[in-house]
Amino acid sequence: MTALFEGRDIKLELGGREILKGISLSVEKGEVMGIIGPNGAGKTSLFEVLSGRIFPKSGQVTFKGQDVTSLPLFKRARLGIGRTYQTPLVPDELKVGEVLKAARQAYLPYLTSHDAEWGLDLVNLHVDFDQYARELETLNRRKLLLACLLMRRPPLLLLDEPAAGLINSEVDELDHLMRKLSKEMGVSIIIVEHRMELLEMIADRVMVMDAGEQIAEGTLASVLANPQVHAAYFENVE
Ligand SMILES: Nc1ncnc2c1ncn2[C@@H]1O[C@H](COP(=O)(O)OP(=O)(O)OP(=O)(O)O)[C@@H](O)[C@H]1O
Repeated sequence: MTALFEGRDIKLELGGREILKGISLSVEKGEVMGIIGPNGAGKTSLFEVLSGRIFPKSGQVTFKGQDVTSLPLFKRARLGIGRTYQTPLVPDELKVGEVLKAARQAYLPYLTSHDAEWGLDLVNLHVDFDQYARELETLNRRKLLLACLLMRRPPLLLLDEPAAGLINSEVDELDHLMRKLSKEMGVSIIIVEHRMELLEMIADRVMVMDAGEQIAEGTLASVLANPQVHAAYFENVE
């Protein structure tokens, strides 16, 4: 079976340093893959390459069998690769309704307000459209940005630390949403996340990175029991 999304032997250099040293990964439809690793392991850099914000020195990225390695972020987004960032930045001067409208009209085909309502219902966000987006709490800002992505029904989501800055009850809500997206709607998810309790609930597989390398892959329990993984975390604790 061909994977929905695949990265093969990705190598990246930044500022003369090898940041990614040959990373390979793939996800099937509806699968959730977690990526963990100590600070500086290269997780975000990998997302930059997978989403098309930066291009690798070598390696290949394919989506639905198409080579997308040289496509920039906006073209990959249009193909259905949605990405979120560690910090949920929303446009400062726009109200919630204006953010949704901008997302609906970001590119053709323009979506209807029903699509936006559908996205908001999915993420369970019910706020005043006349409120400035910057005034929303962290979870609601994340939800708004997710709704903007989800209204386009992307088959793949790349989520960079979606639980950062959330309290436990909010993480539970995120867990519920991720499971609905993957298991009921067949959305594939690659998620970088430090909150193990979230990965434990949602990740089918976890890949561990350390210093630009892939050091383990398997269930969360199996990788956490791996001495090399333990050493990577332990050696990085200050
Ligand atoms: N533009 C850049 N130029 C040079 N080095 C960079 C650049 N961006 C990131 N790096 C380096 O690449 C390495 C990997 O960083 P990256 O942010 O991808 O790690 P990470 O695993 O996401 O870390 P964290 O968990 O702290 O977010 C780090 O050593 C970082 O200093």
